[in-house]
Amino acid sequence: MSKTHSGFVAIVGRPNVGKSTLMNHMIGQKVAIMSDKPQTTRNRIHGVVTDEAQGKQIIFMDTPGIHKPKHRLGEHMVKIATQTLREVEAVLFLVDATMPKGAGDEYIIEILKNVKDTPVYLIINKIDLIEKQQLLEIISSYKDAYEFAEIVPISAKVGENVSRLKDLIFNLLPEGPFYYPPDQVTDHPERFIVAELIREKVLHLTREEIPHSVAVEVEQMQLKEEKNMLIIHAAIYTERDSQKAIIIGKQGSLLKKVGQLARYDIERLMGSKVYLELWVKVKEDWRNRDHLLRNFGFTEE
Ligand SMILES: Nc1nc2c(ncn2[C@@H]2O[C@H](COP(=O)(O)OP(=O)(O)OP(=O)(O)O)[C@@H](O)[C@H]2O)c(=O)[nH]1
Repeated sequence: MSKTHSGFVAIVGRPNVGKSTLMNHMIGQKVAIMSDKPQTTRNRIHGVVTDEAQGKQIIFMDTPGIHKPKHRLGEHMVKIATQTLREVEAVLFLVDATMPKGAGDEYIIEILKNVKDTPVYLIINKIDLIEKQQLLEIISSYKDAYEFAEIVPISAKVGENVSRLKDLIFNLLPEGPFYYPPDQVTDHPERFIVAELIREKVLHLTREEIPHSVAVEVEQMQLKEEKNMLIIHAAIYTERDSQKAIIIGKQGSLLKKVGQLARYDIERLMGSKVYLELWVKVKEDWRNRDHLLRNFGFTEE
């Protein structure tokens, strides 16, 4: 049998540039969580892309949106991101073609300068939204800022150039084993994915009213095999009573909607019926408390 090739690849970029969309397009299944709000992807989610015929496997690290640390959660995210970049075969630095290079991008470029031996690909995303002339302008604004291995314009949403990018990464991979079975797309605990799906619904349905500080903890997840029914109890944590009231909604209407939408997604993901109970709880200022961060799985023990 011919030898297999494999390796880890990190995706970095400002919040909302389309990291999750790109990863999901490559994997072909909803794994990372997409939202219009920044910073929904807090933990490192491994997405696995395998081409058995070619004997290639990429393991994607979906790093959180790097940004200047303002509080403990921010510092933690930056630490995870920097660690990740040192461990990988390549870094995909995603930027948004519709936005001029900003302080956030320059901050990431500064971080990338500390990761010398890893090739960095500049991926200009959302080209479906711009004219060719704008693309040339955005390329010239980046090309001298860093020695990129290559600059690749794509549209993660419509899939333009995504397979070219995939081939480019395949060709970088060193010889190595398949770390995951070919049909596996993520090694993340199911509880985490379920919690993120619920969080995504809360963010979508509340729009600007609820900050991304909302957290979800799955307290219980149990399969009743005789009914092929998954019983899930989850708590939604907010920082204030006023936020709790918004999430519950008039006579519980918003929370009910969150539950319905989340249940639909979880059922598709797990392939079983789901019974979902949701609570909303208030934990003041949880973002600055270490032990709470650990509880929510944001730091390594
Ligand atoms: N038109 C267009 N929209 C895109 C494209 N890629 C992503 N988007 C949209 O941009 C928004 C943000 O995309 P995400 O994939 O959630 O961004 P992200 O970088 O993972 O965001 P964080 O998890 O917050 O860091 C979503 O509304 C996507 O639908 C693209 O190629 N074209």
